[in-house]
Amino acid sequence: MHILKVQNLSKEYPEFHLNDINFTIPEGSITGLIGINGSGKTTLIKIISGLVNRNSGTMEFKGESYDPMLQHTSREQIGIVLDGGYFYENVSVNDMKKIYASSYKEWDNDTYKNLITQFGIPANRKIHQLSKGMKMKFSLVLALSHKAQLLIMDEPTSGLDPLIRKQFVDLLSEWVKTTGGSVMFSTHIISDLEKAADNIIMIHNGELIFQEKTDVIKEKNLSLETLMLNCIQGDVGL
Ligand SMILES: Nc1ncnc2c1ncn2[C@@H]1O[C@H](COP(=O)(O)OP(=O)(O)OP(=O)(O)O)[C@@H](O)[C@H]1O
Repeated sequence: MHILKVQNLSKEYPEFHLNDINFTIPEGSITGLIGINGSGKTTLIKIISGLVNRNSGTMEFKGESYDPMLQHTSREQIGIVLDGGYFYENVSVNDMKKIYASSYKEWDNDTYKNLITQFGIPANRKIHQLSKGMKMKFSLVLALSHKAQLLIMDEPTSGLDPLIRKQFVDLLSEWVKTTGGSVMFSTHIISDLEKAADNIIMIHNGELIFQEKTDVIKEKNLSLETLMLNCIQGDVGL
């Protein structure tokens, strides 16, 4: 079963087209989204999150038609983590949590408290006083505290040190294992995916190049880095 199905999704910017994108995200899995700078990863993630409108295409969430611009209920079940986070910089972690939690019906404060402690995020510190790694972890904690079933993250590990990256990726794997939830995240850090991702989606110039299981890619003795380089040189596909 898949948790998300994306069909014929297109977006036209004056100088960039995301063109007829089709893929599925299986339940209980981690999917990595890769592609060089400007390939369309953030645009795709923003469309699925409802932050950017699409020109055409349909989506299904848990087998039902889903339009992120209209359906708030389904959106509650999708946790979004964007690069940089969308926070008020001058409020404390605790106050930001209150603002965020008030817009979710299924807020789970016990999970929130456990994760804040586990990640060592100082609750009284103001958002602008947090390091980049702390902010990213805080975004993840918020996304995990409203009982999301799908997490969609844009470059969550960029700019994080190797220790925090490992902590972050381990937490995601653990979350998928214990809750049966699903994750899709974009990254340029291929090694994070080789460890954690079950599936890989690669896009280039706004086109989907492939969706494949990580095991199949490994069996073919292909590295994700090579595939990306081949793609830039015009040798697309697996
Ligand atoms: N609001 C916008 N208006 C016009 N063009 C845009 C807008 N947002 C993004 N684009 C263009 O869409 C293309 C894809 O950008 P996008 O941010 O989706 O790529 P990306 O794969 O996430 O890149 P990176 O790896 O550098 O983050 C780029 O050419 C970008 O300039």
